[in-house]
Amino acid sequence: MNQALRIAISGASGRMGRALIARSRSDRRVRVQRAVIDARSELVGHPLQQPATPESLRYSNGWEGAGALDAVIDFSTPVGLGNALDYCLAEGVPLVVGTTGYDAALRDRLTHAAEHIAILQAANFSLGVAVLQRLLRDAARALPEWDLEIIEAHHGRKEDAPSGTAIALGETAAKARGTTLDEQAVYAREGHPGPRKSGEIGFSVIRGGDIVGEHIAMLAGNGERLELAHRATDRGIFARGALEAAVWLPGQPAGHYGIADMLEGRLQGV
Ligand SMILES: NC(=O)C1=CN([C@@H]2O[C@H](COP(=O)(O)OP(=O)(O)OC[C@H]3O[C@@H](n4cnc5c(N)ncnc54)[C@H](OP(=O)(O)O)[C@@H]3O)[C@@H](O)[C@H]2O)C=CC1
Ligand SMILES: O=C(O)C1=N[C@H](C(=O)O)C[C@H](O)C1
Repeated sequence: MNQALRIAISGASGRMGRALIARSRSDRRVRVQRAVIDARSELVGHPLQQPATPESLRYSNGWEGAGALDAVIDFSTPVGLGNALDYCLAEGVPLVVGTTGYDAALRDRLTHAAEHIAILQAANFSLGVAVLQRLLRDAARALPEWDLEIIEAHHGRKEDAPSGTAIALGETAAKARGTTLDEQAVYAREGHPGPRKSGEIGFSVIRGGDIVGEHIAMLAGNGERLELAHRATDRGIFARGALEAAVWLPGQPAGHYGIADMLEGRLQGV
C-alpha cells in the first residue's frame, strides 16, 4: 500500500477542524501531521482532544518547522487562510480552501498563487450542493424572467454573511443569465426599497442555534414557483469532501480548481 499523505489542517480546533480530524482517523490514505490554530489560543502546545495519529499531535501556533507536507486543508478565518497560503506558496504545497468570507484582495492572492501551486477552493464541500449548483444553473437559464431569491440559514456562531455557498449560487445563476452577481445582488431590504427590479438576485440570511447549513434558491414566476433546496445536517459531509480534495489535489498541476473539477465524472449528465 502507498504511504499515507501527510496533511496539515489549518483551523484544527474549530467545528470543521475537529470534524476533519475525526474523519481522518478512519481514512488510511491520509495522516494529519500538523494542526494549526490561532497563535493566541490557549490550546497552542496542547495535545488534540482526539489524537489524529498513533503518536500524540499537538496544536501548533503557525507554520514554522512544519516539515514536508503533501497538502494543507484550511477551514479557519481569512487571516488563517492568508498564513496557510503564504506557507503553501513558499513550500510548493497544494492547498484545499474551505474558508469563506474573505475579501477581494485575498481572492486575488489565491488566483495569482494558483499559477504556482494547485489550489482547490469550494465554499461548500458537500456533493448535494455541487449538484444543486448544476440544477440552479439550468433553471436560471431556462427561466430567465423569474425572480431569484437565495435564502440561507446557519448556526449562530457563523462569522460571515451571506454564506460563501449562497454567494457561489448567486454567481452561478448570474453567469447562466449572462450577467454578474456584482451587477444583480441585493443583500438587504428594509424601509421602502421600492418594487423589485428585473434581474435582481436577492439574499436573505437566518442565524440561529446549531443549524449546520441550509440553502434555498427560490425562482418566483407568475402563478408558480420553483424551489431548489439543500440541507446539511452533519458537518462530516464537508469533511469528507475536503479530505477527498486533499487526496485528489497533489496529483494535479498548478491551477485553480473547483469541486466540479474533482467530481467531473460523477456530475456528468447533471
Ligand atoms: N467549504 C465548506 O464546505 C465549509 C466552509 N466552512 C467555513 O470554514 C470556516 C471555519 O468554519 P468553522 O470551523 O465553523 O469555524 P470555527 O470558528 O469553529 O473554527 C475556526 C478555527 O480557525 C482557528 N483560527 C483562528 N485564527 C486562525 C489563524 N490565524 N490561523 C489558524 N487558525 C485560526 C480558530 O481558532 P480559535 O478558536 O482559537 O480562534 C478555530 O480553530 C468558515 O469560514 C466557514 O464558513 C464551514 C463549513 C463548511
Ligand atoms: O460556516 C459554516 O458553518 C458553513 N459555511 C459554508 C458557507 O459559508 O457556505 C458552508 C456551509 O454551509 C457551512
